[in-house]
Amino acid sequence: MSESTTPSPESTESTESTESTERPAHRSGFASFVGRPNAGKSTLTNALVGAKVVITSSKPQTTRTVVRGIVHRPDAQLVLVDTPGLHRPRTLLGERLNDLVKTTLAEVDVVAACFPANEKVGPGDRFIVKEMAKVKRTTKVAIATKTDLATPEQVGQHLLDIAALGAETGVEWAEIVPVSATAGDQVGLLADLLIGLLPEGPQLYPDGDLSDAPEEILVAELIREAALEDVRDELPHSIAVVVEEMNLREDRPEDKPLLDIHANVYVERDSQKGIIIGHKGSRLRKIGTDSRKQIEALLGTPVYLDLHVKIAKDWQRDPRQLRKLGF
Ligand SMILES: Nc1nc2c(ncn2[C@@H]2O[C@H](COP(=O)(O)OP(=O)(O)OP(=O)(O)O)[C@@H](O)[C@H]2O)c(=O)[nH]1
Repeated sequence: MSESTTPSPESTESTESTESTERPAHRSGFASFVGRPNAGKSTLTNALVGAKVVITSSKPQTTRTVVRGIVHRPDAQLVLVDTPGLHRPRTLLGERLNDLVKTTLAEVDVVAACFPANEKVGPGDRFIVKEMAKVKRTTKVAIATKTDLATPEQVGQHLLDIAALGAETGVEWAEIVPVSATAGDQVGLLADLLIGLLPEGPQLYPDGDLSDAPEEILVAELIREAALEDVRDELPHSIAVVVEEMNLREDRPEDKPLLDIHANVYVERDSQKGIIIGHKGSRLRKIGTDSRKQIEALLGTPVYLDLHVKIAKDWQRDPRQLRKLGF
């Protein structure tokens, strides 16, 4: 239409100013999910990012590494910092995890607390929200997760309970949002709301980046996930995985690459080693097969996975071992 009108300096200016008010400014920033173990933080991160970047497991507290997922929009970039489950510290590892969580909360733009809709708001949630109240600057959002597991009435009551918990602890919720990450309900809306709370800012990561965690860490997490799926309930907190080496094998034809990965699975005691290895090595083989498939899907390369089980005595309580294992 502007082509048919006679351009004048005034009309050019007015076109520009109309455009700049219509096009929203680019926003960017960091958000972190907190919530008790198993609240659905990792699953929600994956649903928002649209890819499997953070491991999830039906066993609590599997997230030990701060891995970021990145939501890309033409007008925004939302960087999700996944934190370990905030909980009362029992071991040195627990204390380190909690320090990590608190540092993360003070550095991000938005903290979103996850409260599973299929469980009542309880003391664990109160503890977390009280910790959030200490971090003044950061915007706080409440998310009722797993709404597919509750009736509409239960979800309604849950939202009221979350509002009441905010009032009781002095936390002002900028939003209270019900979502189901697995059903995909309200996930897009949540992304919009979180992005709306970010400051104006430039793109922080190149287009298409989903996560900036080193591949070795993602690979170690996938192996840990496979191991957790396969051991008795009392073992999960005693397992750590370190990728020692990851190299493309030499002398392979270009269209048939093979990635050699050597990783150690650390347990705390001899008896646990036996459990992980299983009868005639059967469990370790299954952990290897399961995690190899996941790693191949993640990296897009055939993988040769060499797994060893080692004992790092009481690693959860030993600062030197914790450092060695990457905590
Ligand atoms: N039905 C249903 N299940 C969900 C939903 N979100 C998560 N889950 C399940 O809940 C369990 C825990 O989810 P995670 O995402 O690993 O929870 P988390 O809060 O990251 O757990 P930690 O790493 O222990 O802190 C898994 O079995 C998920 O499949 C949901 O929206 N609906």
